[in-house]
Amino acid sequence: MFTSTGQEEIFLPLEKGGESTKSCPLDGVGSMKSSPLGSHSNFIDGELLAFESPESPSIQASFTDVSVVPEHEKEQLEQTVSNLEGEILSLKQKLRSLDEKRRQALNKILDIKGCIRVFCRVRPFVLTNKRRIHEPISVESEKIVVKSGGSRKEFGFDKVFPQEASQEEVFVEVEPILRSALDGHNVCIVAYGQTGTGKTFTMDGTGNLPGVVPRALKELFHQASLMSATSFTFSISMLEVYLGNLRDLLAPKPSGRSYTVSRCNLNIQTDSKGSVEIEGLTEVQISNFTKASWWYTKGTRVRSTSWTNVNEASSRSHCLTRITIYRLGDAPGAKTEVSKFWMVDLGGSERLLKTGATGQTLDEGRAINLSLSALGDVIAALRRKRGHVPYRNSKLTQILRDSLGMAFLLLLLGNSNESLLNSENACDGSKALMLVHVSPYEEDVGETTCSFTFAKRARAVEFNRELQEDSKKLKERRISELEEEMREAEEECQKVRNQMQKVEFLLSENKRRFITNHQLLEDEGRTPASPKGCQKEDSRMPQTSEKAIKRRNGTNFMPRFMVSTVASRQRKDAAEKQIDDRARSLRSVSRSSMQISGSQSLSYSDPHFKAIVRNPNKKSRYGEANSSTTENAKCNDSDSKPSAMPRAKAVTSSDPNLRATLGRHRRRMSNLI
Ligand SMILES: Nc1ncnc2c1ncn2[C@@H]1O[C@H](COP(=O)(O)OP(=O)(O)OP(=O)(O)O)[C@@H](O)[C@H]1O
Repeated sequence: MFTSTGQEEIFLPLEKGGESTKSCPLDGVGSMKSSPLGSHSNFIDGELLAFESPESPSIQASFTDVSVVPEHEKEQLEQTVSNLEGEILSLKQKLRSLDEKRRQALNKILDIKGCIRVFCRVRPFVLTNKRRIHEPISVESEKIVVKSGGSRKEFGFDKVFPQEASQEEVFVEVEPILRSALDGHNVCIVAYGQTGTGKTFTMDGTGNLPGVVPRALKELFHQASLMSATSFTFSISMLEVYLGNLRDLLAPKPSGRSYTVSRCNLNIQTDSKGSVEIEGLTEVQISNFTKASWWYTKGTRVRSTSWTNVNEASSRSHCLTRITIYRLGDAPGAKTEVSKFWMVDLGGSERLLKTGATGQTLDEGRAINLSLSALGDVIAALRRKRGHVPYRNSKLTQILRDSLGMAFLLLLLGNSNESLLNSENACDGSKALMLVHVSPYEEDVGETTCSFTFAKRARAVEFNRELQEDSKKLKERRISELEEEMREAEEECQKVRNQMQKVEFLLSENKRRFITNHQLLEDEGRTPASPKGCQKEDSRMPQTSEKAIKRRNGTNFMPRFMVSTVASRQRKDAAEKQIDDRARSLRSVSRSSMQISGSQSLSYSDPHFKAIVRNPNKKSRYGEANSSTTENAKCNDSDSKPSAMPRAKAVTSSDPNLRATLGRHRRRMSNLI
């Protein structure tokens, strides 16, 4: 697997001309130092110099080391790159499985907690002329008791936020559903409640006290940056349901100069799978939190608000913010998953007499109430498992059909409480969170009771919400187990990400070195294309390098073409053997004619020959060192003057010149023996 992918990756930068190699090829041998990052990495002096700047004078220095790239080092480097790439692949695999483990644990937690969760937030008292004599509601962590006119009613919630609850506390509870959106589920957060109870405050917040939407936007980008195995793209769309029509809050003005509301009426399309799309809705890609909040602020400014008796800036519409999440994992053949994350600030339910609305504001109030009651009807139909769910009665319910509606629907497809605790994917789909807002005032107790009844209906869509004590404990234990699993998986993920960063750094270092060496090998065969200024040097590269290296390294330096090769060593061994044989035969048949063949010219003045003749069995004194000397001599000879005869040619005693030489040898040798 590595070979194919590895090679592609390795050679890709070469095609680019490599900013690094473009300047000048580098030394593969230079002095190697251990990298401070670990044993895998070595730094090459020349390489470091050359990467400083392509124009720097140091390039020439590194350029001179070019011609020496030991083969074993190249292989070692190749092996290191291969190992590191393999390590990255296995780390990625590990990251994917840990992420999957975390996703599953989170999904199970949300399933056990409920695909539709209903929270309640009680707004604080503020200085108004409303009476604060009796507080009609008393708050417990998951329960609210409403006392009014001698009656007492209890309403259960998944979580109750008392008056003093901060924006942060609310967001902490919202966060898991947001992560679920990042994991690929359709998610919907809806703020519901009487007018003036703090829906916009919870969702939008203020400059100092940002609400759910700005916090969610920030968290989305933060979480996405941590999930390195997956790449995310986000886009934002905003619309309002105003007087029963849809308005695109981010639509550009026809002139294209600024973005203001295009008072158009958008159409809703539902495909065969039940997926909802809004025709022509502006979708702006957001690459970071700053851009996201800029667009969000733009949209909210355009939203319709008016003054009423109850709220100075009452929202006269339902505002829907949609974040579309495009998610692409790094698994081979992975496809982009798309999920929708809706954040909805509903218009407040209102008693029209109380708000004192007239004219347009009255119509707006009526429209809001109508669509809220359509939402109530949808929930009621889902609860009663009716075949027909009246989504089409309002634009609001049509839009939320595949988010809010699907969450309800999935629950209705037969998940008993038991299966919620045990199954892997009890509700593998949409999650919905309803934040019900109520007023603490006694005179609002009627609306408060209405809101609670609405919330109860929504909550009752989930089966067996009111659990027995032992089932509750079982559920809590399972949730804490899963939370522990999730925490462990996250910690492991972090460790793997850290490890991967280190390995990726080492890989890039080694790849760079490999590419440099690869370039060097290529340079042996052809002159590389050089940037301006290096062109002249390049064409003369071998000579220049050789001279410079000789200058720098003195006599010990041996250019590559002078280093013995396997073939030359074999020739040398064969020649030595022949010389041995000849010497033996010279001693035994001293005066007979002789025939010398091989690549060595034979001269009695040659110390090698003398030694062999004196001691034919002892050859080690001239062993290795001598071989290179012979090679050197041969090279020098060939460099200085062309050889008188081809080396392979047999020298026989029939050659008159040689006969004379051999005759002299024989005479001298007979004197010696
Ligand atoms: N928890 C809170 N803490 C402090 N101030 C709050 C809180 N909730 C609401 N408020 C304040 O109460 C006022 C009304 O709140 P907001 O506009 O959010 O109500 P709303 O439910 O959105 O009303 P409408 O349905 O009419 O739009 C605002 O001035 C808001 O700042």
